[in-house]
Amino acid sequence: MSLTPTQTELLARARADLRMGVPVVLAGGAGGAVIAAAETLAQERLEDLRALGRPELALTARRAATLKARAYDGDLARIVIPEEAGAAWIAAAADPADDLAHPLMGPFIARREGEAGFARAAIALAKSARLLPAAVVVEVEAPGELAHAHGLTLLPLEGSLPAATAGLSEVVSARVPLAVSEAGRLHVFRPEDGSEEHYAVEIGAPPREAPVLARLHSACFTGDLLGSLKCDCGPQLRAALAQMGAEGAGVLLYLNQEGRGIGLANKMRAYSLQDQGFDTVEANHRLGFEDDERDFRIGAEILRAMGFSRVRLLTNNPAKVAMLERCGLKVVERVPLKVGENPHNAAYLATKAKKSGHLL
Ligand SMILES: Nc1nc2c(ncn2[C@@H]2O[C@H](COP(=O)(O)OP(=O)(O)OP(=O)(O)O)[C@@H](O)[C@H]2O)c(=O)[nH]1
Ligand SMILES: [Zn+2]
Repeated sequence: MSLTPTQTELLARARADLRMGVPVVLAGGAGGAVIAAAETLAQERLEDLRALGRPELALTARRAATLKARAYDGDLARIVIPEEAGAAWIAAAADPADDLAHPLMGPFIARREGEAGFARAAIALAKSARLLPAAVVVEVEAPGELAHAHGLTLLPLEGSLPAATAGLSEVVSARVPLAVSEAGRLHVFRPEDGSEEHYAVEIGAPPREAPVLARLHSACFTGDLLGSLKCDCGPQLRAALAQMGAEGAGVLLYLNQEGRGIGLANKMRAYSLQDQGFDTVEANHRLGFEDDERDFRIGAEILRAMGFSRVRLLTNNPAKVAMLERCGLKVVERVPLKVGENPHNAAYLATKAKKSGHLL
């Protein structure tokens, strides 16, 4: 045991820094880079970054496509920040909220030369901090000295960032009698990397050696708690629990991957874009995200930790079945979960069927 933080712990610190608008120093190869999230960057900090070198704006290829910028690095584009551009210019390039109101922003010049590794890591960090996937990146020669001089988090780049699924461990479980079954128990799982906790609701005492009726439910604050009519999450949550109650056994994982893994603030940005006429998939792309940013390995890991290896999975999403199988769990049956369609979410459900392969 060492007092020095591990890379996983430094990652958690870096995420918190970026959310507050504090830059983070990356070190790798012969040099390094100072990065800051586009969404939280203040004007004074941008000026400090300019004093260090030539800042560029890292955007995903998805966002670059909307801005008609070339993504020379494949999955991302490194945009030249004009000298006169301030923090507001950077925020507008990252955030599509005003794209339609100001369609003439740009042209955006993308860099072709140089290394994209720091930009790629910066975007991955911004995503894992549930911020817009855009970051300002300045290459520097002596990252260690710089981080020390300013008290910034120094993150060594080792392999891909952020680390593949952080180990989860169960913190506690307790009995919670539920309306659907008095034999309810809530388990809390905590990832090692300081990210959100996830929950498992166990109904009855499902035998570990038999296939268990299971649901991997992704958090939806608006649908689950507020009764939003824009999606079908609330009715799906309640129907899954009701079926487990009726059968006397089951396990519902409540995965805190709000908005298909982009976080509530970004999901609300997506909702605003949907009010401008874009569908659920197009809205994610305009924000710079993929259609689905969830990591379902977390669900597989929790099921395994609870002793389950075979499931009857409540879902309409074949990708979830495929992913669980890839993670070594046997899906013996897909149990459809068709509830909650209403006039507000009919188009949303149709888009999921057409573009994301959901079964109607
Ligand atoms: N980004 C984004 N997320 C959304 C939107 N509407 C709902 N969500 C989120 O989507 C997640 C639920 O995913 P769904 O695509 O409805 O369903 P699924 O989990 O893939 O499949 P099922 O197992 O059949 O429910 C929840 O995390 C919701 O918060 C939206 O318009 N944009
Ligand atoms: Zn929902």
